[in-house]
Amino acid sequence: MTADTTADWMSLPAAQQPAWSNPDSLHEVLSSLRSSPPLVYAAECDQLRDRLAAVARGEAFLLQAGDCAETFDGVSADQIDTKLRTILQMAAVLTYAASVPVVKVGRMAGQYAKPRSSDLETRDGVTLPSYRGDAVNGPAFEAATRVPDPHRLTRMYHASATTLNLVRAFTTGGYADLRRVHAWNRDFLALSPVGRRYEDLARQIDSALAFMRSCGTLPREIQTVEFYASHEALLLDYETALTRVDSRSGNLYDVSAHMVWIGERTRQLDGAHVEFAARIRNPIGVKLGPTSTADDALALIDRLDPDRRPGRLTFITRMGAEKIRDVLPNLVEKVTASGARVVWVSDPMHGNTYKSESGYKTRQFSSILDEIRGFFEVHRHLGTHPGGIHVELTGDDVTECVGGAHEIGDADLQQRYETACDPRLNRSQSLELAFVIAEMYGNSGVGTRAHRGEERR
Ligand SMILES: O=C[C@H](O)[C@H](O)COP(=O)(O)O
Ligand SMILES: C=C(OP(=O)(O)O)C(=O)O
Ligand SMILES: [Mn+2]
Repeated sequence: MTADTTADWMSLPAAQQPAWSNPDSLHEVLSSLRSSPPLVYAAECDQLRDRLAAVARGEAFLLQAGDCAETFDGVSADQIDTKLRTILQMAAVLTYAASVPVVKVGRMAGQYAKPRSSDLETRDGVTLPSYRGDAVNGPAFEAATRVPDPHRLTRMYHASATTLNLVRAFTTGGYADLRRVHAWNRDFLALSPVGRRYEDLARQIDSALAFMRSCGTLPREIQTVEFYASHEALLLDYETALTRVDSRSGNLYDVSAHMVWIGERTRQLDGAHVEFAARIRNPIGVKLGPTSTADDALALIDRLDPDRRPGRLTFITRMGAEKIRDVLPNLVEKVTASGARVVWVSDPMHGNTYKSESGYKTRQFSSILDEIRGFFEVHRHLGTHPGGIHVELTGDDVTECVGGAHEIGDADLQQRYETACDPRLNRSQSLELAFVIAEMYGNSGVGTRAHRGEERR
């Protein structure tokens, strides 16, 4: 940043910031990050904003997915590969079902910091600072590990760069060819207890691909994939160090990711996170929980999208299955009446978390589906566009959320409960979710304008 673009948001109150252990180290780390190369280009952020503008107009669907908390140990070819495959497999099903392009955005390559409900964690009478993501401290319940260490910000930068490098190679190097992705879906269905239920849909996709092949057309979009990176812009020290002036326009961009979002716990209108987001030009997401009011949403629009530019602002609603049908309609109505064109996305995870009898933080697959169903119902009723989903998942066969085709029960959670923070859908549950949503599209009335054959506005 230059002298005329000082990071004045840093003087505002900022929730959920770590108490860094050593100010000198922090200073050193941030100064090195300030001179490190960008992880993304401003022009790529603009391209994503254009793609999201299509979502806002009802002409595309957003799939935003990945870990609750990425970990430094998780930066391995295998884990990144299976997660990406899972997301692309979901996207293939959703593209066919929704009959519109699916914009693919990972909670990946930077999702290393977590807001917490409590600053402290107590186990067996011992109290330590809570784990706040690998960018801040370590998950092990040991006093030394839980001390916030600024050197972790450097590791976050390198872990993000390594992940993004692999993502770019995977998605543009021919490996993510749609025909191959569909073959993976075929393999999944062959092994899934609910595979038969989706046989028809898979056959229809087979036919569509065969038709394109026999026409001799092979669009570039079949062979390579546009994939974007996103994370919660939580640690303002890190995000600010990676905020740069774009030489083309003179505008500020956070070059740590294409898109960043503000969480439910940090979206205070007079806080530093909102001011920071207002100043950068990246596409911005904001989580809206069950206590959000229409006035909150309208005030956020005024601050973050004063020019009412489609694609700039995405509202990620996370109300909980029991509340979505009551809370969402008023928000959507008032926002629509204001003339703003935001992207509406459903996060069906964060409003449906509970502690199971066995003591694990978990989510019911059925509640996740129910929140998505409620989201679609509300938008169908209001004639607005259910723009996408935002989910926490992994490509591994973990046991963290209960339910799904393999009927994971409370007693199974201990088998492979590996998340660093929130319970994620495993590979099978993620793919099943995509097929269930596809089924919702098959049912009358649900979906995009293109899907319903309506004129575009
Ligand atoms: O995604 C993150 C969690 O929902 C958030 O960090 C809060 O989790 P906690 O209630 O366990 O602190
Ligand atoms: C912390 C998260 O969500 P929220 O801000 O909606 O609670 C998250 O997305 O991991
Ligand atoms: Mn989470």
